[in-house]
Amino acid sequence: MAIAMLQQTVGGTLQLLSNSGTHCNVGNRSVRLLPKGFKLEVEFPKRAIYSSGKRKLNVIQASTSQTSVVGPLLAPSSSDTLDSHMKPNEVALILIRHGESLWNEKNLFTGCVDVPLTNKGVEEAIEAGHRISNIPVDMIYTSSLIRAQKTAMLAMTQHRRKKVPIILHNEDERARAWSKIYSEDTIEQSIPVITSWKLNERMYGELQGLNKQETADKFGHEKVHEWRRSYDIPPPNGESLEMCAQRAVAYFRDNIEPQLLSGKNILISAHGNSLRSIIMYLDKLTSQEVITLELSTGIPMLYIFKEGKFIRRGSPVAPTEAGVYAYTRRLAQYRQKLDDMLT
Ligand SMILES: O=C(O)[C@H](O)COP(=O)(O)O
Repeated sequence: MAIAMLQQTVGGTLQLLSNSGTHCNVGNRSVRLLPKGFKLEVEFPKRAIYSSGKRKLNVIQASTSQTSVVGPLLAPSSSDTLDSHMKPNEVALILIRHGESLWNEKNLFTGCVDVPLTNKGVEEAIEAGHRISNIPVDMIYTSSLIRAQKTAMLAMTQHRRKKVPIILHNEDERARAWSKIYSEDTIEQSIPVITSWKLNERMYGELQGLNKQETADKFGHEKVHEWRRSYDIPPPNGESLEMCAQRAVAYFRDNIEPQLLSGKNILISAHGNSLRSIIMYLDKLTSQEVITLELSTGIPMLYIFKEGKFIRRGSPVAPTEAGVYAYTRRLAQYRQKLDDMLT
């Protein structure tokens, strides 16, 4: 385990210079370092705990100097964590494929073309929100495409906790400075939304914009099925599912899994293939098994992350579905707290 040197503190950013090795302890977290010479910037809350001169950090996000440091992520307020001093040993992970888009409706290959939702897609996103309205959400991750971002925002309008999802802008220092929130109370009532192109739909290359049926008529049903559902055969000048997984699953492991480990409940609103690749990782599917995996638009899927394992819990049917809360004690207690707070 490398010992990272505390290089300097600049405002709210602690800069660590990795001297060697691949990991270092920062606070109570093991932070993966990158090759020597990369500068790690670790954002920490103003309320960082100081003891005996050592800076004990509640590491909430680490990144290299090559990627922009995500803005100060918001720790869930104590009212959201049943015991804010103890990290829960189980948290919720919700996955949602975006609601129907205008090109889904036209049966066109969409990929990374930034197409909006249809009215049906809006309704699907709102219905998804009903289904997850009593499940804790502390952070939201989504792609850089509007259909996934809007699905997340619409779903959260139905959440009983009524926290406000806020898209973090950290493209550069100005974006961070100009989107800063200056009220602790308001921060407590917010949910950070982190966007990344790495969660985008697979890039469909020269099929983007083509009609799926016409493409099958032209190239043959078998060939199009191979492009759409094989694991390692890309469409012309596009991404295979394997190539999509290399970015989406890496992003999940490097950015989202550490947040789950730190006790955050996470919602991911993304796309058919970026989510298929993540589910392949969560459920340990083979490249053969993932071929048959299909995701409907706007249907939330619930996982419980417990002791480093992902336990698939199906799709919550409705906020009144008692079954969802029987899955774990903490979910049941969170639901009870909501009932007490909001009745
Ligand atoms: O990008 C698209 O066309 C769809 O969102 C997913 O398409 P697929 O189901 O054909 O992979």
